[in-house]
Amino acid sequence: MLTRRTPISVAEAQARMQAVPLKTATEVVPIEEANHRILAADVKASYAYPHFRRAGMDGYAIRAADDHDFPKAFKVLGEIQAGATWEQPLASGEAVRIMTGAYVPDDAAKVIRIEKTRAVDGDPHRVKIITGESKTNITETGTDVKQGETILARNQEINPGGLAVLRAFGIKKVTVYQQPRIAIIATGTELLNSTDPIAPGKIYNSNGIMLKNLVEETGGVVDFTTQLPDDAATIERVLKQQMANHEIVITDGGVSVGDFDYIGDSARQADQLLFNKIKQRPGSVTTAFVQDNTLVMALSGNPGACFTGFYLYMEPLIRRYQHQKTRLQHVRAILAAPYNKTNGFDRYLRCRYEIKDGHYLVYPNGINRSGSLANLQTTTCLALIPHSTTPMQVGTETDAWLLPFK
Ligand SMILES: Nc1nc2c(c(=O)[nH]1)N[C@H]1C(S)=C(S)[C@@H](COP(=O)(O)OP(=O)(O)OC[C@H]3O[C@@H](n4cnc5c(N)ncnc54)[C@H](O)[C@@H]3O)O[C@H]1N2
Ligand code: MOO
Repeated sequence: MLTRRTPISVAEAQARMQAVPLKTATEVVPIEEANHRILAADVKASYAYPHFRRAGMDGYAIRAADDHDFPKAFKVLGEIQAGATWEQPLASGEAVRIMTGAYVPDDAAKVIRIEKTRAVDGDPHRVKIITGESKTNITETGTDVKQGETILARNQEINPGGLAVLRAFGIKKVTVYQQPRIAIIATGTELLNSTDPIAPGKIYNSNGIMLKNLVEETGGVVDFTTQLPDDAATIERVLKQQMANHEIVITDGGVSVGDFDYIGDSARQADQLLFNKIKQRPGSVTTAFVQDNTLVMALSGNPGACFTGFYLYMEPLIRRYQHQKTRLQHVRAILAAPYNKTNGFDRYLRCRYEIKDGHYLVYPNGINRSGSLANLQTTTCLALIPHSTTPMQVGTETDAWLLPFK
């Protein structure tokens, strides 16, 4: 349907997205499933770490009072393996053979490394310590973490190192933010199923697999995907169904002014139309609306615009849902190769970047049309070409956003 649209700036569109209230909730998950989840509560140490005095070297544990006038011989009381404990008192002139990681006897003050000892006449019950040690080779209780300390602070993403910390303290479950569940609906009668043979006029739903994986890498859960022909009734029915079950629905295609652009119609009828025209290329038709507490992000069908639109509007929203900032890194960068096209709208150019002499250099990456997709794999940043009637000169400084997952 052809109606007038009021274009707004990218900053304004992002601000309107940012102002959408999100109902974030928490859930408890086993730590085996917690990698990459965002902690919603501080995790405290229920005991110190290490929680016993631990040998840092293989050798012989001795008392402080015996730690002088080497070489001298000691009686060996026995052996402590890692995992065992030791109750027997250690008297002067006595030593205990001890392994790295093992429990140190309470009255031992030092572990003399095995390299500094010799056997005495092949007698397993005696050892001669040749020289002393400056270090104790004992890790005292709580050296790493004191009891009650915060071991992992809330609002951070758990990673494999963090899982090691949790396991070390015997923690079985953690409270994390719920991930937003997102439905993705691609529209277009031209869309084939992945198993169909390629056919004239038809294309595969390349945006679908890209969006699904972008959402997942950003921390969302995609629990519904479909592709629909340009049939107003079908699109409306499926969109309504999915809106009833989701806080966020992403659509792509059908937001322009063509005869079959039905998503645009839904947007116009919504409670709250956030925007349906942005002063940007690619993806000027990118649309967002809220209805019954569901946000619908209608991205353009053009692959370049779909990709860019995801990063500019969806990525920050999915991150915010879990109390995280965007992972796009804003930098000042220098246009390092020509881009001669001019535009009435700001262009978010798909580029590759490198760092040279402390500067970010951005290189336009192949064909930058809205409908082109060959550069999507190798694009590592978006660089701003401000709207102008003259091309931006090579060497000009501009804003750029480094993309995550690249
Ligand atoms: N008369 C006008 N025509 C168009 C205008 C305009 O202002 N006046 N705007 C153009 C611009 S700019 C864009 S961007 C596109 C936006 O179109 P839509 O977002 O509505 O998308 P479609 O028309 O459905 O498709 C555009 C293009 O993308 C292909 N496509 C669609 N879905 C997929 C998919 N899932 N995977 C891969 N490719 C997809 C589709 O086949 C088209 O080639 O409108 C311009 N037109
Ligand atoms: O708005 Mo469209 O700029 O070609 O993607």
